[in-house]
Formats: sequence, structure tokens, C-alpha cells
Amino acid sequence: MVGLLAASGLIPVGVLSATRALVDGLVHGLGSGSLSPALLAPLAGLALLFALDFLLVPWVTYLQGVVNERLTARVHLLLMEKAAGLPDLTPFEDAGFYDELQVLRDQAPYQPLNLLVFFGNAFRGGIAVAGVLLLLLTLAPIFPLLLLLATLPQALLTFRLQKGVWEAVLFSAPEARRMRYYAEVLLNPEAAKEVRLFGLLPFFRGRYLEAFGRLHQELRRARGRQALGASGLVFVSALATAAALYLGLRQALLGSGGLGNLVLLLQSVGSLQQNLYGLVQDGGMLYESLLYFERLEGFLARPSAFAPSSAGRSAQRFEEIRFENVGFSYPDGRRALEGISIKLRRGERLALVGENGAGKTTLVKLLLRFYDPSEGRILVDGVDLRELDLEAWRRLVAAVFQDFGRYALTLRENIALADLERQSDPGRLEDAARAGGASELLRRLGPEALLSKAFGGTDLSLGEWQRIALSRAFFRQAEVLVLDEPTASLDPKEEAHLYQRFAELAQGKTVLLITHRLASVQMADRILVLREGRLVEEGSHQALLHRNGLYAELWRLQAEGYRAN
Ligand SMILES: Nc1ncnc2c1ncn2[C@@H]1O[C@H](COP(=O)(O)OP(=O)(O)OP(=O)(O)O)[C@@H](O)[C@H]1O
Repeated sequence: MVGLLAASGLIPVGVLSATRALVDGLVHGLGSGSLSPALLAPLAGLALLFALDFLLVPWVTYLQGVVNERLTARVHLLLMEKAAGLPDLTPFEDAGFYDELQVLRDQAPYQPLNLLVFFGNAFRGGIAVAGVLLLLLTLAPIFPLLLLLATLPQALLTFRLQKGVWEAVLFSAPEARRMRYYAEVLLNPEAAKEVRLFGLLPFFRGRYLEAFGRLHQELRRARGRQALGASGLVFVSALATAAALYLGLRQALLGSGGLGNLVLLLQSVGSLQQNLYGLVQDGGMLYESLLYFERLEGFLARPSAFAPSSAGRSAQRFEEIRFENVGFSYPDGRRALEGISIKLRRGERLALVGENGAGKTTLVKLLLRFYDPSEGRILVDGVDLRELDLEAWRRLVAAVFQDFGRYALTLRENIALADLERQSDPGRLEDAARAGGASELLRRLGPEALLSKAFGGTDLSLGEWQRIALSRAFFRQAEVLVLDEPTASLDPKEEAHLYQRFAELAQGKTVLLITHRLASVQMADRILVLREGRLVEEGSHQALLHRNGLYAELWRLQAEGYRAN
């Protein structure tokens, strides 16, 4: 590609010198009535050069296309590997991280192409400019100097201002992100029902326009500065061009240079201006692309807050997990847990109960080491979780999260994601589906049913998706089973079924069950009651009822609802 670009950069120089030879030959043979060989050679040369120009363009485009596709895929892969490869969730708490990721992701489809196209153009333009200047040097050194004066300051200024526009784009990243979000609310199916019911189109449209107004103003200012600055230099440019043309004309009139030289000079002014200006434009865009790749590099080099995990001890099984005076604040300062000390023995079934925002999910997030505690420590058989091999530790755990994933994959894949090494084990798939209450679904749709409307498959109800999520957790035969509101979307029959099967399903596993349905916690060996991040009660169902505290109050409230009639 570089070779082809260099060749095409030399074409304008070839055209200029062939034109000069043509004009000189013409002057020489004027009146002879025949085509002399001195005319034929430049003529053929010109024809060849034009043809070559045509020939090179599609090949350069072809190569740029091929390299672009690969480069774009590579950039996306690097972003995916970085974002999903970070072991913790802390980066997602940081608006700067989001911004950075969004800018990098939004521009990933075109910055690689920009890099290639603008590098190509700038490279070709650079060669053309250098060639034309060298050619002018054969007339007299003053000519390239004057023409440079006519064009270079303008070019440099434009380049400097282009940087301003790019910085404005970066600066306005949060606005651009908001615009994108408002548009997505209206364009994506998730909010389609509420958008229609509540008539939200004008609201989100208005929000979009507000964000657009701010972004647009910023960009317009930067662009205005660019245009204004460039017009300021127009006099310098005109004077230098006039001087060069005057000198050339005088030389021609004095007979010290042929007519060919004058034509060369006239054409060079146009060619230089065009090429140099193009060079600046392309150089500016190239600079922008390079800034993108610089940011990408910075993002990829972003260190993780976590120490490398694979260096740690690899837990295969455990006897006891202990929270020692654990406290945790989210990176935005929100206090979520305070002074938690609990012990969880192998095979024990623990229920976590408490009002919304009490810290139940946060506790699980710490157990899975999505975050590290702000105070205290979590010990697995006496070893700090931070010193364990993180991957090995997580392999011991299966979980159904409140916001479980719904993947646009087949039913089988949706379940087998929890243990991809066993994904082609049909017996295991059936067992997991049975455990999670998805047997009937599996039978009705078949394992290869695609669960996505967007890709031409089918969709499920929320409760059916929850059964899939449960089956996924059971597919991974883990030591620890975390269930965060696992029955929130299940019908009463399936919920009852699940808890009837619970003893069998949880056999040999250590279970952490978070639920607001207190009827289901009775099967736990022990119940922990959290309130505002603190552990306020602990014991069996009976013991807690007896105690007549928060648990008993919540229990009575729920029981009354059922007893009312
Ligand atoms: N990413 C976050 N950043 C800041 N604060 C958060 C974040 N996630 C949760 N919180 C806050 O931490 C506290 C505990 O939240 P958590 O999700 O653990 O509650 P929970 O007991 O699971 O509640 P629920 O019953 O509603 O699921 C809440 O006050 C919540 O607002």
C-alpha cells in the first residue's frame, strides 16, 4: 500500500515536468506542421501518467479496505478484552471510564479507516509537495521559497486549529454520551412500552435536543476559530503568490527561461496549494486518528485496582468462609456495609434478609470479589480472599443474580454458559434444566432454539428467563450457590416446586439465599438480618420469631397479607 501511495504521489510531479517538456517542444516546433519526437515523448508520458493514476486508485482502495476491516476487528477485540478482562467492577463505577470506553467504542468503526485513508493521503500529498518543490528548484531557489511562504503558514495554522476541534470533541464526550442514551431509550425495545404508555417521546426528544445544543455550540465555536484563523493569512498568501508569478513572468519575458518554465510555475502554484492544503487537512485528520490510538493505548494500559490474582493460592474446596469486621463503601462514597462479622461453614444454608438497600447484594459482591472490602477482611479457611487465585475462587461459585443475563444465543448455550467445557453434555443440560424448572421449555422449544427476536429467534417471558438463569447456575456444579431473589419472577407453583426440591438441589453445596419472600427462608439453617449495612439479627426462623425484632416484624407483615381473607 505504501509503495502504491508513493507512486501515486509522484504522478503530479511527472505531469508537471511532462507538461513543461510538451510546452517547450511546442514552442520549438511552432509552425513546422508536424509532430516532432520531442513532442511525442511527453505526450505519451502524460497519457501514461493519467492512466496510471486511474490504475492505482482502486488498488489502494482495495488494500485500505482489507486492512481496515482487520484493524477495526482488532481494535474491538482489544477493547473487549480490556473491559471484560478487568477482574473487578470498580471501573464501571467511574464516569471517566465509561466516557473513555464510549468514545473509543463509538469511534472504533471508523478511526482505523481514517488512519489508513488519511495516512495514505498525507503520505501521497507529502511526496507530491516535496516533488513539486524540488522541480521548482530547477527554475531558481526563490520560487519554492515564495510558494512555501504563500501556502505553509496557512497550512500550519489550519493544522493547529484542527487540534482545537478534536479537543472539543473529547471535552464534550459526556454530552455525546447523553445524546446517545436518550436516542437509545426511544430506539430500543426495552423502554418501548413505557415510552408509549407515558407518552415519553417529547420528553426524551427534548432532552436529546438540549444535549445536542450544548455539544453543537462547543464544536461550532472550535470550528469557527479554525475558519477565522485561516482567513487571516490570506494576504500573506496572495502577496507571496503574486511575487512568484511576477518573477516567473519577468524571467519568461527576458527570455531567460522558456515558456515551459512559466507554465510549470503557474501549474505549480495550483498544484502546491491543492496538495499542501490537502496535506494539512489529511494531516489534521491523521493527527486526530493518532490521538484516538494514543487514547486507546492509554486505556489498554490502565492498571487494575486488583493485584494479579493468578499468583495466589488456588482454592479447590473450603471448610469455612469468615467475614471479619467487613465494611464497604462504594467508590462514590456510599456506605453499604459496616462491621459485618459472619461465619459460613461448608454445606451450610444461609439466608440473607433485609429491606431494600440493606446491603444484601453488596455482601455477595464482596464474596465474589467484584470489589474488595474497604475495611476488615474475608477469609477462606484463614486465607485472605485477596491472596487467593481469583479465577479458581470464582470457579467454586455459581450464582443467579437479580439482573441475570438474557443472551441472544440458543437455549442450550444460555444454560451451558456457566460451564462451557461441558456444553455438549446433554445429560448435564437436562439435569440443569430440571433443577432450574426449565425442562418443559427445553422439551417444547428444543435445545437449539434461538432466544432472540432481534436475530430471528423467539423470546421468553421474564419468569421463563429466570428459569433459564436458575438452570444456568445449576449447570455449573459449584461448591457455593448464590441465589439473589431467584424466584422473583416465578409463578407460585414453580416457586413452591423449587423450594421443595431445594434440599436435593442444594445437597453438598453451601448456599447463600437472598430473598424478600420469608416463607422460603425457613429452609435455611441460619438467617442473617441486615439493616442499613449492619447485621442486626442472626439465628433460625424460630429463634428470630421468638426474638420479636426486625425479622419477626417483616414476617408478620407478610403473613398478615396472606391471612387477610
Ligand atoms: N454501584 C453502586 N454505587 C453506589 N451505591 C450503590 C451501588 N450499588 C448499591 N449501592 C447502594 O448500596 C446500598 C446497598 O445496596 P444493595 O444492592 O446491597 O442492597 P440490597 O439489600 O441488595 O437491596 P435490594 O433488596 O433492593 O436488592 C444501597 O443503599 C444502594 O443504594
